[in-house]
Amino acid sequence: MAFTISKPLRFGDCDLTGIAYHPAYLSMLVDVNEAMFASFGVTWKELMFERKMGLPTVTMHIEFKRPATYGDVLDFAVHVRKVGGASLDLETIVSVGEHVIWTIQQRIVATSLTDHKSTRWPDDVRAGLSRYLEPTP
Ligand SMILES: CC(C)(COP(=O)(O)OP(=O)(O)OC[C@H]1O[C@@H](n2cnc3c(N)ncnc32)[C@H](O)[C@@H]1OP(=O)(O)O)[C@@H](O)C(=O)NCCC(=O)NCCSC(=O)c1cc(O)c2ccccc2c1O
Repeated sequence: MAFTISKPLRFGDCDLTGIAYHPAYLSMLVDVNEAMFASFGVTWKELMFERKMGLPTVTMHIEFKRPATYGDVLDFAVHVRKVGGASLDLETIVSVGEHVIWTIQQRIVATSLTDHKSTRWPDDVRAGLSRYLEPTP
């Protein structure tokens, strides 16, 4: 099962012609990633400020397939493809209605904010992520 959430494309997310501006997409993606963790009861605020963990992205592969415009509602479907020792592979498919607008394959790595090295996913986070685990078909 994918984690799903919808977000409207606002005026400030678009260029002067009303077409989505791609850095705004990445900013929305961060909000979506944060919401996915919150959905299983682990907030980024807790991870960062109490457990002293970072969640940097190390790789991204993005494809933009169709333009989206001001006022469109973007439907995000986040598929957890793999939970490694410290890595997390996500594939997110973003649609407007029946049309796929953009897709991203992303790797996040859990790190310690003490030494900025990788650290294993805690068991509760691993269990939460596994709710959305769908290995690549
Ligand atoms: C992230 C690093 C510290 C990893 O280096 P390290 O040497 O500690 O990693 P390991 O060799 O132990 O590997 C662990 C694990 O990760 C996989 N991996 C590591 N690097 C890569 C890579 N380049 N490509 C693919 N995979 C990689 C490796 O295969 C292992 O997988 P396992 O499955 O075996 O676990 C170091 O690479 C680093 O510091 N990179 C820079 C990251 C960065 O600057 N990103 C961009 C901006 S930061 C950012 O986006 C961000 C940071 C935060 O702290 C956030 C915190 C909270 C929310 C959001 C944040 C955020 O968006």
